[in-house]
Amino acid sequence: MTSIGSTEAERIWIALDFASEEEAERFLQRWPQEVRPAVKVGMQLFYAAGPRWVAQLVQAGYPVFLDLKLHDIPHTVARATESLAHLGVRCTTLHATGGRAMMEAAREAVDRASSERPMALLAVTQLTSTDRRRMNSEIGIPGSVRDSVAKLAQLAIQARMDGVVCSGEEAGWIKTEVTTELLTVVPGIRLPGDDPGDQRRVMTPEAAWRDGADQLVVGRSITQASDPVAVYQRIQEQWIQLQKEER
Ligand SMILES: O=C(O)c1cc(=O)[nH]c(=O)n1[C@@H]1O[C@H](COP(=O)(O)O)[C@@H](O)[C@H]1O
Repeated sequence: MTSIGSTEAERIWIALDFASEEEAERFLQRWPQEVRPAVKVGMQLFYAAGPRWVAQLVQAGYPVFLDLKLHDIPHTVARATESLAHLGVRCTTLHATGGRAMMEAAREAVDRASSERPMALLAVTQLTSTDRRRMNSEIGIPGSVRDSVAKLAQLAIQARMDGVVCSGEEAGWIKTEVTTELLTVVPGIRLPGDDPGDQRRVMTPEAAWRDGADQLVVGRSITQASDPVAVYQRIQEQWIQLQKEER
């Protein structure tokens, strides 16, 4: 398996949910030149800017999380993973609901690529935009969101995934009740007073860390702020403060 989260920067992934590479680059230029925050490139930007631009971002020294949420037959996911493995990104995502064989196929593809720093695989459990009502009545999965997340996390362990993406409501619980083996990566992060928008299972950065999240994904709370760097630094400072409290 792969170890990610080895640098402090990777405690906070900024979701670069922008329409073009120009917009993303303009945003990143707001940071001091020597600073390379950890960034997440999702579908919107990847489809617009393409893999070469992602590789350039890696070359420029940014830790990159490529979030493409793969979900297809095992063969297709294995081939897609192969294509991504050489980009130098730290991690990518696939939907755990794609099943064990699909995740194992991705695992084997990463193992075969045998790069110096293998790309970590994160299994997305239940999206943070999903709540119990939606999960039960629209998607047809019975029980609580936690039950479903636990089941998918167990599947992720069996398929040798490096971590899971879940909400702050499940991160700590996974550690105590399911496994300590999986890295927990938590989106659905909002600062107090922020609009949740389409997110349903939301938490503040501080609460998510206190509850056991290893890494956070923060999009609009940073990207839509009038001073994104200040918001990012404030979240970083909260992490540093929590570390001091724990010592
Ligand atoms: O895999 C993800 O990153 C992800 C999983 C999930 O369950 N929920 C979720 O919001 N995300 C991503 O995290 C980011 C959240 O963005 P904001 O809601 O703007 O902070 C987006 O890029 C989503 O695609």
